[in-house]
Amino acid sequence: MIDPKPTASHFIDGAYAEDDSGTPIPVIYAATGEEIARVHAATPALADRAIAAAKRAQPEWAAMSGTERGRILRRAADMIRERNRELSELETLDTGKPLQETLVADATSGADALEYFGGLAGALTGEHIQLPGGDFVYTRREALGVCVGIGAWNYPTQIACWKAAPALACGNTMVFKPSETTPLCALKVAEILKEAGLPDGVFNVVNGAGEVGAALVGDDRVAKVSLTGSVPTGRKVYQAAAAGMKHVTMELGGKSPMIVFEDADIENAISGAILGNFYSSGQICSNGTRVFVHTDIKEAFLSRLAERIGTAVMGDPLDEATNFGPMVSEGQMNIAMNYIAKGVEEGARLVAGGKRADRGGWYLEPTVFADVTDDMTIAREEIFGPVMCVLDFTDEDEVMARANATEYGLAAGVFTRDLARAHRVAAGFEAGTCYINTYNDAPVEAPFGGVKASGVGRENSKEAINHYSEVKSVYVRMGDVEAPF
Ligand SMILES: NC(=O)C1=CN([C@@H]2O[C@H](COP(=O)(O)OP(=O)(O)OC[C@H]3O[C@@H](n4cnc5c(N)ncnc54)[C@H](O)[C@@H]3O)[C@@H](O)[C@H]2O)C=CC1
Repeated sequence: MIDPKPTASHFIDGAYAEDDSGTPIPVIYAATGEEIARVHAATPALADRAIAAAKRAQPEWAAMSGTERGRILRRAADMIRERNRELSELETLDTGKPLQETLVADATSGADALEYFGGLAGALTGEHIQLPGGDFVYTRREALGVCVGIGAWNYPTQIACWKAAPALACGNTMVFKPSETTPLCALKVAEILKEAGLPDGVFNVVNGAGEVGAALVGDDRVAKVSLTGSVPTGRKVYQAAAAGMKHVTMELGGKSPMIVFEDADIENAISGAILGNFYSSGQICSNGTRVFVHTDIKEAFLSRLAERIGTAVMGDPLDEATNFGPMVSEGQMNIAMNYIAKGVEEGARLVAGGKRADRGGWYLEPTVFADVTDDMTIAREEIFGPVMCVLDFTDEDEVMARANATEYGLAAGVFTRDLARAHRVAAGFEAGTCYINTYNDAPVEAPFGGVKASGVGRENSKEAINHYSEVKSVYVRMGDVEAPF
């Protein structure tokens, strides 16, 4: 079993770094409420050192060939896969998510990103554009410089890799700040990248809360900020980045719709609803938390859903038989419990769960509300916990209008056997990431991100390259230059 205590609180310029005058940050294991490790927030001097290291290392890193950069990223991907068990245990201790999940969805997803962008790094090229008279333009795809990555607490290993891999593949360097709730995993990513041959200063991790993030975002040496977090934090960070005219990627929250038509395969639709509401105890930004079910199949859907929820195995996250773990923190559990109370108060029908589990740690039962209406608080606000809202509908046009009537636009899903309807509905969704007859798959090859208040830019896929590089265009004249005088 891995010892969760990190060597030190930060990883700067190729080595662990510590200054215990920074504010202490206890790491609480969500399954028991016990403190399992402690780090200190970065002091301004440490944050400055991290940016200085990233700034110094960047030109040399960008000057390497893409193939050489990619080789290091791919080596790190292999090392992560070899150490998957140990990294998954750490992810479980950091977040409380069951080992059954972390073994397949966290370090492995990070390794996928490093492998994919490592493979792309050598293939990044500009264009040649022929013009009349033999003149031509060529473009160079150039790195942005120092990038800041800021993470949420639900996927600490994956978020660090999803941001670092495309950034580094393009020749940028990065200072990454994990969420203060889960400070451990990104340090391991930095350690492995170093062992894989990454030059010092190319990937740095500084821990701390919002003020450390704000200091990084406000620094003049930083060219780009990529945030995974809530919409209110996104607004603040976007605004601060705008002051310095910095590039941004914003991966924010959602209240995504999932529509189940009367011709859907009900068993698959229920699986999608379970994945989209209860995986990671509901703490996933793209969750389909507004499940619109056609009235013809509503009662069948609800009774089979309740039956399947009854087979969930809530328990010790380190026991691989457990498939439903605690919430990340007491605070997050209380937020979700307040929403459950609001749901009851506003007249929704509780059909499963609704209570804190009778055991230590921050466990909340998988909860389903039926007869939810669009105006209820639980149907409008992101809960970020294991709370599913089931809403009724009868007509496609009506349900599409209701599905899109939200400030969010991260994800959306549809279950139907009617092909034409499936594609029509996907085209009509105001969301960046859509699913047909499935929910929440996030392969590295596919763009991921939101529209409206859910975000700006895309992570993963070739799209991410455009968000971590800039195109320079170079005009070449082959003849004389004509001037008016
Ligand atoms: N779209 C996506 O890809 C994902 C979005 N999320 C969203 O994240 C939220 C949950 O995560 P939390 O950690 O509670 O979000 P949060 O918004 O509270 O914090 C996110 C990160 O921003 C940092 N931060 C806070 N204030 C800052 C400031 N003024 N300047 C710079 N950095 C600052 C925090 O320290 C943390 O590292 C949910 O709303 C969820 O929807 C979570 C996972 C994925």
